[in-house]
Formats: sequence, C-alpha cells, structure tokens
Amino acid sequence: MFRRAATLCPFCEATAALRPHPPQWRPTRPLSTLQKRKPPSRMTLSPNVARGAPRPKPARPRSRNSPFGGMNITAPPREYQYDKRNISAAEQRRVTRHAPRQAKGGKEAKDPMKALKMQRALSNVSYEKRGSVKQALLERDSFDEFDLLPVVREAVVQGALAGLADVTPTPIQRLALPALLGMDDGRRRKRKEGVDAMGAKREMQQFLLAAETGSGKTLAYALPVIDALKRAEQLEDEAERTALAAKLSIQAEKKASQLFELDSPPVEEPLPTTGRPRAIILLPTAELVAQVGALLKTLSHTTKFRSAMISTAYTSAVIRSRLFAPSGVDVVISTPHLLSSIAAADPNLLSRVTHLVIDEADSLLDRSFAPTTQALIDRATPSLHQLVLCSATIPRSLDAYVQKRFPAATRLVTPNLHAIPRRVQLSVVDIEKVPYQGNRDLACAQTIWDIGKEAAEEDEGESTSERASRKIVVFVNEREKTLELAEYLRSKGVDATALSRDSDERKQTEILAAFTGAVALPANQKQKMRAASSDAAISPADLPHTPSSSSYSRDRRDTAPFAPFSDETFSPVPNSHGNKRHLANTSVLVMTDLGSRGIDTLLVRHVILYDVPHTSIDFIHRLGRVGRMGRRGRGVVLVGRQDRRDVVREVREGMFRGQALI
Ligand SMILES: Nc1ncnc2c1ncn2[C@@H]1O[C@H](COP(=O)(O)OP(=O)(O)OP(=O)(O)O)[C@@H](O)[C@H]1O
Repeated sequence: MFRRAATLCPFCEATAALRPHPPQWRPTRPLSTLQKRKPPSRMTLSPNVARGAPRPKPARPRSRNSPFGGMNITAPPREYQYDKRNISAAEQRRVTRHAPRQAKGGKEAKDPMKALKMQRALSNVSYEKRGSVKQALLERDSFDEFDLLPVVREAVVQGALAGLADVTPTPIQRLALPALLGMDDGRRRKRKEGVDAMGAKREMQQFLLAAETGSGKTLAYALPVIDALKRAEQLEDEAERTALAAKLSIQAEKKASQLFELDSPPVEEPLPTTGRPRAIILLPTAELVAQVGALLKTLSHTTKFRSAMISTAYTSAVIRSRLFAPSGVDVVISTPHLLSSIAAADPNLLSRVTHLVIDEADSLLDRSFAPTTQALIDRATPSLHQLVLCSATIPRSLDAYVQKRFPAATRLVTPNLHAIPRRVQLSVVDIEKVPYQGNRDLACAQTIWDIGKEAAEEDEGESTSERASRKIVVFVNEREKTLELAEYLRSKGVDATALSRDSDERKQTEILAAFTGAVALPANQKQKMRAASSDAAISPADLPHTPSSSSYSRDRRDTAPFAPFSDETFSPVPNSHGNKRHLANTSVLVMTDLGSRGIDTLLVRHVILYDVPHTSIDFIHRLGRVGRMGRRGRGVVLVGRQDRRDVVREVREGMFRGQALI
C-alpha cells in the first residue's frame, strides 16, 4: 500500500509515472503525512452560497404627500397588492374597486369616459333600472290606455298633436301618465281610502320626471293636471247642484208655510277661482312661459279651462287682468320670481293650489333659483296634492336636493336619460388649423356659410316660396359675447341676431318664435321619425356634408384655395350693413345657456357650439335643441388650444355608442 501511495500524486491521484507533474512541484512535507490527510479540493463551496446575493437595503418609502410623492414608483402601492385568499370579501371589494382595471392581455383597460368622470356632473342611473323601465314601456302604446277623461284625450289628438298621422305616447308619457293619474295596474285609476280627485286633503304625492330633451315632457305633466282639474270641476258641479236643490227645497218649504221674508238683493259674488288658481307651472324664463302657455291654450280649446301666462314680457295691467279675471283662472304659468312677488302682495294667491309643477327643475332648484322656488313650494304645501319636478337632466346637486327635501318622491326616469340621441351627429372644427389659425369668430362664420351653401345646393330647382329658411343656433358661454359675435357675423354677410338677458324680453319671444314654429309633421316625416327613434346610428354618409373635424380643413386645403364667404350663395342684395356678400335663406341666433333650456326649436337642424360647454349638462341641453322628437340634427363644436379636447372626444364617442353621459 505504501508503495502504491508513494507513486500517487496527492492532488489528482494519478500515478507519477502516467502523468508527470510539473517540475516546480516539490512536496514540502514527507509524503507519508500527506497521504494520511484528506486531499484538499480546489472547488470548495462558500458556506454562504445558499444565501444568494446580498439584498440592497430597502429604501425608506417616500411620503406620498410631498412634491415628488408618487414619482418613479416601480411597484404598486400596498393597497393594490393583495392576496385574495388572505383578505375579507369586503376588503377585497374595496381594493378591486380602487385598483386599475386589467384588460385580458394584462394591459390597463382604457376608460372611455375618463375626462368626464373627473368633472362628473350628472347623477348615475343604473343600466338595470333603465332596462326594467324599457320592458314596462313596451306595454303602453296608445293614449287610450290611460285613464284620461275623454275630453282630455280628444284635446291631445285635436289640439296639441293635431296634424300627426297617428298619435302615440312618447316614453316619458307612457311612464308618467299612469303614475300621475294614480293608475294602479296601469289600467284603472287607483282611489285610496278617503281620497278624491281634487277636493279633500290627502298626502302630497311627489314625483321627479326625467327624460331626454325634446321627448314630450310638457304633455306628460300637463295632461294629468288638466285631467285632475276637470274631475274636480265635475265634483264641484255635483256639489253645487246638490246645494242648489237643498236651497230650492228650503225655499219651497218656506213658501208652503207662508212665512214672510224680505227678498235680499242678489249679490254678484266673484268666482272662487278668481286670483286663486288650482294649478301652477313654474318655468325659468319668459320664453318658456310663452311656449308652455301656448300649449295649454291649445288644449283649453277642447277641454275648456282657463289658463293665464304671466311673465315680465307683459305689463302689470295685463298680468292683473289675467290673474284676477272675474271668470276665474285654473292654471297659472309663471316664472318663480314674478309669482313670488305677487304672492307677497296677495298671500291667498297660493291658497287653493293642488298641483304644482316645477319644469326645468335642474335650473329652478339650482343655487340661484332654489330659495325662491322652495319658498313657493312651502307656501303651497298645505293645499298641495301633487308636486311634480320635471327635468331633462338629473345633476348631482338636484339628486341630493330631492333626496334631502323630498325623500318620498317617485322617480320616473326614461331609459335614454342623459344620452344624446344617435340621430344627432357632432363634428369638430379645429380652430388652430389653417385657415382659421386661432380665429374662432372666423371659424364660426365659415361654418355657417358652409351650412348655408349646402342648403342652397339642396334647394336648387325649388321655387323661392318652397325654399325653407335654414335656422342655425350658435351657443356661447359668455353673455357679453352674444352681441359681439352677432355683430361680427353680420359684418360677414350672415343674418344673425343676439339673444341674451340684456335683450328686451318681448323682443326675445318674437325672435325665438321664428326658430320654434311648431309645425305638424307630415305622415312620411312621421315614418322617418319612427325609424330614427329606433335609435339606429346614422352613418356619416347619411348626413349632408358640413364642415367637420380635421378632415374638413384638410379637404379645403387640398382641393381649393381658401375663399371665405364666396360664390354660390352670394346675394346681389346688400344687407343692412351694406355688405354685398350676403348669405341668403339662413338665419342665425346667437345665445347663451338662457335659450338652451326647454325651448322647442323644432325648425333648427344645426347647432354650433362656439365655446366648448363647461359640463356634460350643458352639452345635453345645447345639443338637445336639435334632434327633437325623432328629427335628425347636427352639432358642430369649435375647439381651440385651450379647450378640453378629451372631453369633446368622449362626448362624441358616447353619442356614437348611444351611451348616457356622466
Ligand atoms: N306623443 C307625441 N308625439 C309626437 N310629438 C310629440 C308628442 N308629445 C310631444 N310632442 C312634440 O314634441 C315636441 C317637444 O316636446 P316638449 O317641448 O314637451 O319636449 P321636452 O321633453 O319638454 O324638451 P326639453 O327637455 O328640451 O324641454 C313638441 O313640439 C311637442 O309638440
């Protein structure tokens, strides 16, 4: 063994004979000692090898409440990291709600209404609720289904909607009429214990009606009010007849017993309805008072009731004669401030009111109007049977107000609330591009000229009398801008008028009348309306060309040199400004939000949003001036460098999808 060991190399265990070692190697110790020890290995592992690389010291978390908080974060904050198994269901829901949504591919989902959410203005109505209402609406498709007095039903067909080929209720009418008429199962009038139509006191019913613009909300609240008036009148007539019969029998008894009595001279007593209306409709502007007043007048021709519209557009003598006419008054249509000042002088004015309607409730219950409106509600409450709040939008402020003040209110909301109909198309004109280069006024004038030119092309071949005048409404954000812009447009040959609170109210009503003119739809138009109201999206090809978006400016650059206010529609007749380039057959109304609420601009097919509206509420009201009652319409929004393009984009996308804005 020793011999063999002596020939082995202590490192590689090869025999010295087979593998000669380098000459420099010399054993430092006797070979015998080396043989007895375990041969050392060159591949000895470190005892720390299992620990891995030393970890860097964890950095102290930066306070998120510092100027740099939230910067350069490579890991999600703690609340986003969770193990589903170790947290409660409630906690899990909370975390999931706040965590960014993950799309299937792991990419962050794009929020289609991110910018609108940041300035969320509208109250949310769940899609489940909208869906369930849709089902209920399918069941009622005729005015005959509602428990209206025959004379009221007749007034709809022969008065309010006269001229329509076939008259069917709109969604809000299908929803509101049964509720306001107190129909239990949608067919019969529900009569509660101790309750009559208008006479005896009962608990006040409260309703919030909300439906898209131009959907017939006025008739939805007006018909039940008139129906209730007529029923109360019938009851009173009956009571009067009984009283008269009793009086006659007493007189007959006296005559029979031959009692002597001096005949007292007959006294002309004023009617109980003189200066004591039974129903009041409140609206924010004199124009709306005129509009709703005109509708009630039409209904009254058949139904026979007395209505009085009062606003600052009338003189005090006219107002007095209407309110205190000896023949009495049943319904008063007014603005809150005027009514409040009259009620201060004559506290009994509201003593018999059983029905109070607050139309455009989103305006009348906002900060500026709310104290006056609320004071009127409070004064009328003792005799009130029904309070109806009506609006095209439910802003969050209105939602909170109703929840606080009228928690028992029944909410009647249509499935398309807050959605701008798909039959309205919104185009964008970039005012920063050639040829406008930031000149908003110029962009507005050019847009109007293009719409006018297109109208002229459409009208070609028709006689002058057949040519319909094109009506365009331009909305600005600032009141001061209305006059200035109208003046500029006139200087460019456009027939433009400004409408603002500064204008004379009587003149305003006259100007607006040219843009509303409620015309009856012919039968073929009605069919088109039906098709459109089925909410089919309109492809851009369906619509006539108007200046739009970037493609519009590109078209103009590529095909022709810019020639503002030129050619075809050139009228040789100079306008009042002596400007020979006059856009014929087109009239423009420049206004602020004042006019955007409720005005039934049936004749308007184009709306220009000179400024980007501040909120989605303004978008809804302004674009709501077109596309009314199934008609098609087009909006053009002018967008500059300072404007929220993301908001405009989201509104357009929402409109295309037929989605409710937020
Ligand atoms: N059932 C119906 N069928 C056809 N047209 C109708 C019907 N009901 C109402 N209209 C018409 O629809 C138009 C719009 O009605 P209305 O002004 O009441 O709308 P609105 O919902 O109050 O609009 P906004 O929210 O802008 O005030 C009116 O010209 C009205 O005559």
